[in-house]
Amino acid sequence: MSIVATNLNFRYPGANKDVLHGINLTILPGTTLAIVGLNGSGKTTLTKALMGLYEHQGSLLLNGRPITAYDPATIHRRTSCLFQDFCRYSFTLRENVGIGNVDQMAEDTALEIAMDRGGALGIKEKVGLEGKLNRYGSGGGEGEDENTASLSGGQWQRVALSRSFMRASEADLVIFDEPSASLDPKAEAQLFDRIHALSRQNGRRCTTIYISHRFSTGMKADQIAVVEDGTITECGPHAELMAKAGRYAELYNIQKAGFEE
Ligand SMILES: Nc1ncnc2c1ncn2[C@@H]1O[C@H](COP(=O)(O)OP(=O)(O)OP(=O)(O)O)[C@@H](O)[C@H]1O
Repeated sequence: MSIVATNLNFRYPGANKDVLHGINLTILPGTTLAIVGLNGSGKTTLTKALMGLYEHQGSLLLNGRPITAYDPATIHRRTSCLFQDFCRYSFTLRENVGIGNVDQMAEDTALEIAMDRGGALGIKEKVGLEGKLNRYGSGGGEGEDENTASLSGGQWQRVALSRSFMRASEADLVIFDEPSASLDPKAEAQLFDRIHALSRQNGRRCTTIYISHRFSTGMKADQIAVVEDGTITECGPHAELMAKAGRYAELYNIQKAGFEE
């Protein structure tokens, strides 16, 4: 899917100023875009605007057509997303993952492929596809029976990632908002290899957008957009942005220095 935003603005209802302003961005089909920036700069809002969740001002074209010309159900069907506040359902592992693509919920192979990509196969081995998950954590919760498995934050993230990968196999646009926040370093590296592979697999033209605070992962994206105070101040591949010695290079070097200390 191609995405072209021209002078895109967005304001949350009731707010007294635009949270996104003057957004100009071109994402080619089959490429990856990493979004970086400080807390509260507008990264999540930008990804939600790009997938048509918000009524914006300015032009937003998906595959050359205004997003408003599409039936929202069509965009929903062709998009897979994982946001930071993903749901933890007090359902079985099959249901928690399969809900990403209900048509394939009964297909064990499809579930296993998604769980392999999302890093949840170990959880499947422990609790089984029909094992019930406890959204209240180890303390249990009102109305919960005792035979439910309690997962750690990172394990829940793996379940949610697997849910996204269930859908990603058919999507033209895949969005991940801080997908590795609770993952250990090994799982994080594996995840980003899979995310980068999404756009390139089987000759598909799937477009992948992800938000990451980790510059070592974002640098592998085809383009990196730096969001500051609601607008994109720099955009391009890692080498180009480093050569520019601007804001991206500054943030990258701050993070790198933190590792070298
Ligand atoms: N539903 C909302 N209603 C009103 N304002 C909001 C809403 N969601 C976010 N905002 C505001 O919009 C601004 C951008 O928020 P957003 O979540 O897009 O930033 P972010 O860059 O993704 O932040 P973080 O890195 O902390 O996740 C913030 O000032 C935030 O307070």
